[in-house]
Amino acid sequence: TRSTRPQRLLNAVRKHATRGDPQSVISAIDHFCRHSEWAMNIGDEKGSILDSVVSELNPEKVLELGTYCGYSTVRIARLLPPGARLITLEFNADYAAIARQVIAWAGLEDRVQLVEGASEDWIPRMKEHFGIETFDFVFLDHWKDRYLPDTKLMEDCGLLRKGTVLLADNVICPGVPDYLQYVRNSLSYKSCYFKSHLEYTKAEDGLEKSVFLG
Ligand SMILES: O=C(NCCCCc1cc2ccncc2s1)c1cc(-c2ccc(F)cc2)cc(O)c1O
Ligand SMILES: [Mg+2]
Repeated sequence: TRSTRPQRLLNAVRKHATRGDPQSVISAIDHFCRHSEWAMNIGDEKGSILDSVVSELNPEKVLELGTYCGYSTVRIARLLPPGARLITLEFNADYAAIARQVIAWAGLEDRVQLVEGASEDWIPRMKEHFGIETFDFVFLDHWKDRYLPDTKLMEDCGLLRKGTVLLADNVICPGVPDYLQYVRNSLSYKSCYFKSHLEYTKAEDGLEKSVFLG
């Protein structure tokens, strides 16, 4: 049977990246997506914005919604101190299988926990199942119509604290209008927009950074 795009992306990582070197994994995926096949990773331009937000925050407890092939997982985990934890949720079992291998190739499996399943099922179980009190940083990059309901669910489950930072991908393309309206008008958030481009293209996209005020 024909290989899938995630499998071809993993092959490119194995061929061009050095085991245990996260930066080489990031570069190999960006090269593959620019020169071989577009894929929905956050990419290098928006990825640099993600890096600066994570580096400034130095989070201990991180939640990523939407793993895909693990590109942003590697970008975030490589900046975390060894004691920090990143829980990443992926709905698609095939993507999850590839992501596990990409994360392992980068040598970051010790600080990443990849969980297969739907955000709406797992968010209510974070506390009892993972012993998580609250998250310091949440990266939203999953179904665009789940950003808002899952943000409200995280609030209701007490997973956000004063100062928790939410960073949302694709707020322009594909777009998350209901989520944007909420975080920009709610008195519980301080929100700002980082203008950028859709990964590997000239189309406009951007990231919305929203600080929960409690
Ligand atoms: O759909 C996107 N990303 C979500 C994939 C959904 C995977 C899920 C993970 C998960 C975990 C837990 N619960 C439920 C879910 S559902 C996405 C799409 C584009 C795009 C942009 C222009 C295009 F022309 C075509 C695609 C760009 C992007 O950066 C994206 O992130
Ligand atoms: Mg995205």
